[in-house]
Amino acid sequence: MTDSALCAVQLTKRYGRLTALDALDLDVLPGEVFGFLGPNGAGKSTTIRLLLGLARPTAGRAEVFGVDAADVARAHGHLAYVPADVALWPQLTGAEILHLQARTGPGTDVAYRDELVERFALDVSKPARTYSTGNRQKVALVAAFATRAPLLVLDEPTSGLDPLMEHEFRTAVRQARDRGQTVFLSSHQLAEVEAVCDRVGILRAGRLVEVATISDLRGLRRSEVTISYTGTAPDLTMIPGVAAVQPAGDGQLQFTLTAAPAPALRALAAVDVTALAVREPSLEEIFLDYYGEQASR
Ligand SMILES: Nc1ncnc2c1ncn2[C@@H]1O[C@H](COP(=O)(O)OP(=O)(O)OP(=O)(O)O)[C@@H](O)[C@H]1O
Repeated sequence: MTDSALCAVQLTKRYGRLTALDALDLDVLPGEVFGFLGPNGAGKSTTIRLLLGLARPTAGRAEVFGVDAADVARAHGHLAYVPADVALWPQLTGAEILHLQARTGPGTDVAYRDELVERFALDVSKPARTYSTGNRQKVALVAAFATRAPLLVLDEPTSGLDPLMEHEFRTAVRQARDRGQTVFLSSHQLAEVEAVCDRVGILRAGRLVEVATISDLRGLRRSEVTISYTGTAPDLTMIPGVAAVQPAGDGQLQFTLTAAPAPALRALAAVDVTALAVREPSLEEIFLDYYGEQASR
């Protein structure tokens, strides 16, 4: 257990009759970027609060680099944390807050912090009470990324960032990994997780449905095709890579393409196709469909 950056054993949290987290077993290895993905209310923030010793588990336990999460003073010496709702001292400026956090946290690379302030286009001269949600998030991210803490725990850190800043965020995560830091990133954006993570855990209704590598994830890609035709319907049975063929109204057919399209196109060439639409479902849809089915078996 002490080899893990983060470790949960049968970690459980109940709020009255609601089981927010159900017997989570999880190991995050030192140096990996681990994505923690799940829809709203799945239990991501609850898990993070338990891993950080900020909430008490109903059952099970959690460790940070071998230190019991309940021993907050020691465990937090190993990590920097960006909460989902960043609260800052309202009267202090961004610069003052960053200065204060550098003095109290587990060590800060000041030159890198100043570089991040530039890259995130953060005006640190203003008091925090004037900051938007995104700017508060930026202050917390800059403070966390600039530490040399071996573990960064980021709870939906990009929900208030625009696409340009999202790009900077991804670069900063890669730089953290290159320095050997471990990143635990909670998100409901599969594209973000896909872009920066090595492995992903999927949480659904408090249960860890699966832990997969990003290449496993990419193997689940598929396309949804809808065609319109006149005359005879094309026969798509037994065509390699074609699944879930179903009529979609008058003179329309829908199917799923899970492999190269050539065999399907040859079959379609035999009839009078008047329109063809291809939709790429989001990876999130695919992933949750797939693992949802697995989980209910
Ligand atoms: N203090 C609390 N008291 C009662 N129920 C709670 C409490 N905190 C969380 N819950 C419930 O536990 C479940 C998991 O919530 P949690 O905030 O962990 O989900 P999440 O995956 O982080 O969601 P989101 O993406 O919306 O932040 C939800 O049903 C939530 O309503």
